[in-house]
Amino acid sequence: MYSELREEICQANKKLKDNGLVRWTSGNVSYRIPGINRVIIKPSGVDFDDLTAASMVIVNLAGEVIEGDLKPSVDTESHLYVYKHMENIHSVIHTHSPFATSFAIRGRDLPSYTTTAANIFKHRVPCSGFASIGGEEIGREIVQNIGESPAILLKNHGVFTIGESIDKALKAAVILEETAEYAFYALLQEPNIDPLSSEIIEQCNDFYLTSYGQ
Ligand SMILES: O=C(CO)[C@@H](O)[C@H](O)COP(=O)(O)O
Repeated sequence: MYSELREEICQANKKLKDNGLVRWTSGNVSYRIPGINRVIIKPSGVDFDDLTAASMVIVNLAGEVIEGDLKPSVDTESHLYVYKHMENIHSVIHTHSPFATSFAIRGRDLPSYTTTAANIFKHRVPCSGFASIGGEEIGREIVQNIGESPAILLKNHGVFTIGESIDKALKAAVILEETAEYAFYALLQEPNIDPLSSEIIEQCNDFYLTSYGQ
């Protein structure tokens, strides 16, 4: 069942690698099917090049495998925690993108220094506390700390993004890495840079939400 959606989630997972956001088998994409409590997620520890629509795993919100021969991602319970606590969210993405993860290691929020960051993340990308892998602890950190940003840095680990659609969660993951790269180089040149003012951030975000794109 859901062969088209399985293909879509499979391709979204491959895009993590195509965009340089993950290496080896790190990271994952999931999607909650609208109207029913079923989530499609990457299988655990499978090379991105070997992922197929058929290898995607479908689970219910209790984490039971409904369809699929492989074990779901180790982060499944945390993805499910997000879906159970954020009704409008239909996609959760995890990456270890390098520049963003370097800020996650530092353990502090990443303020918005560029107009693009303000468009997507508003004031900052928050950083969570440390969370263990394998249960819902990461999910709890996401829900408690993500605020109005679609992305969060997970302390000493990597990145999670969320969205009403896969495209929105993916875009947040790609733009976060771009933002972190530029901030990294700017902070090397000058460690004391003021982030954008609240006024400019609000202007950028309003303009982006009302006028950008088709
Ligand atoms: O960092 C972690 C664990 O949270 C993951 O990104 C794994 O590296 C990928 O796990 P699978 O999704 O393949 O189980």
